Amino acid sequence: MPVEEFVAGWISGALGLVLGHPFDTVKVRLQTQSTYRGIMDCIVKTYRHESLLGFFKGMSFPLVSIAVVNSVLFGVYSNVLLALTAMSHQERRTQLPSYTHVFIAGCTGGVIQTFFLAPFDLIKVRLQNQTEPRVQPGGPQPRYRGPVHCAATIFREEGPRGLFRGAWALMLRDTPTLGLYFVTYEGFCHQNTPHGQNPSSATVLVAGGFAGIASWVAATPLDVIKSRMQMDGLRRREYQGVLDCVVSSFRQEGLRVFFRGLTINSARGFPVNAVTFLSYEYLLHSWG
Ligand SMILES: C[N+](C)(C)CCCC[C@H](N)C(=O)O
Repeated sequence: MPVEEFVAGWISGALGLVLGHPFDTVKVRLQTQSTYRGIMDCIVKTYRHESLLGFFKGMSFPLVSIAVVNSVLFGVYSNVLLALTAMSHQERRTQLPSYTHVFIAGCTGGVIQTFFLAPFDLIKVRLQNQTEPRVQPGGPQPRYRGPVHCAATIFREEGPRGLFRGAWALMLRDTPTLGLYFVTYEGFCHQNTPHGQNPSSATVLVAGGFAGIASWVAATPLDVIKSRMQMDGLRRREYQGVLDCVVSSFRQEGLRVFFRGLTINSARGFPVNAVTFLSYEYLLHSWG
């Protein structure tokens, strides 16, 4: 099982995360809090109340975890595709495997990465939703003092299963959309690269960006549900499950609730995934 795909996925995931975390913080707040009138209102209030650091809340943990998650995602994707097509990463650069195989490999990576992502994503969302300004001595303490304290508090208050709150919604969100993610990437690279050649850096950048946008547009409705399920249980349990959350959200806020954060997901999805795929391809090419 080639290891370099896992390492390249690790490094490229971390680079993409740092670039995209401020976008992600604004998105999570728009999805789970009704105090903001829109993207700009959220950005201005966050900056005024919490300074620039407010946009990077909850990032330290995902910096480690998303690298692991991305490593698992790209490693599983690449190795499932190798098993399905008997083509190495380098061979696939010049000879496109079938879209069905790419989709299956992407969905498989999506299912498996969920088990690693679920606890980390939960902690990230819980920390991102703490809107207190930086703690002043003697001032009000936020509920969670950091990622480890957040994990320990959730474990203590909600039990070990509490760390996987929202995991079903996360799996339903990521499995098909990561299949779409890799199909978009491989297809765009293949369509825009002369036969038998490696895609150029510009092609990889644009293909990665479009893959990020396509997958996030398709994922946003369940992304809203996932974030709400993760925030549920903080006070009293409001939802009995994913379907109850979908029906309840629709009844209370109408169809538009499922597109909260779509703009910011798309704006974030292009640069984050352009950088992720470019660094991934560069690393594999340089180790080739
Ligand atoms: C499957 N879903 C659309 C949720 C994510 C796909 C892109 C994942 C990437 N690491 C990012 O953070 O953008």
